Amino acid sequence: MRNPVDVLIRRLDDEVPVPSYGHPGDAGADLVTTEAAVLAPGERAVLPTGVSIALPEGYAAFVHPRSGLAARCGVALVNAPGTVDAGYRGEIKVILVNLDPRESVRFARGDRIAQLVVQQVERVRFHEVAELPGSARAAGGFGSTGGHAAAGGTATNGYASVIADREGQ
Ligand SMILES: O=c1ccn([C@H]2C[C@H](O)[C@@H](COP(=O)(O)OP(=O)(O)OP(=O)(O)O)O2)c(=O)[nH]1
Repeated sequence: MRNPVDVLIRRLDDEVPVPSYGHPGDAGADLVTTEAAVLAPGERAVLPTGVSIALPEGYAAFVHPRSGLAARCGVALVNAPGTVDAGYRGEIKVILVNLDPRESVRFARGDRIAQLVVQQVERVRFHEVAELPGSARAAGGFGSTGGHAAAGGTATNGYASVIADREGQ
């Protein structure tokens, strides 16, 4: 197993735990909210986590949704995944949205609302060219492998259809 990367962290709220991994092998460390909030259906909020970090150069941290919250309550991140730059020293915030069409969702201070995944990232140098080298995909995108026949509209029954995207069609 690789050694963990050392990351400096400042707690802006004494009661907030240092983010930790739930299990060995987990990719994300949990982030909590320091503010209580109620989100009505369709409503969003920017919630503070009470922590700021200093990542080593060449790393970034990504604020990812928690699948349990998504599946149970329809809560998503508007900007998923949120990008925390290595040079950012401000408080990490989480931009939540309640996608449930009917139920409000309530967060108490200290609730886990997202997870932080730290990764190495490359910086690239862009070299402008007149033509790009060929590839198998070439310029095919957005459903070019087949399917999403109804992506541009709806089928006659009024529902968008993914039938043509099923295997073998
Ligand atoms: O979910 C997020 C996403 C970003 N940030 C912080 C860290 C990041 O380094 C900074 C800026 O984010 P980003 O670059 O995504 O935002 P922008 O709208 O492009 O702002 P800027 O013009 O400051 O780059 O905001 C968060 O706290 N939470």
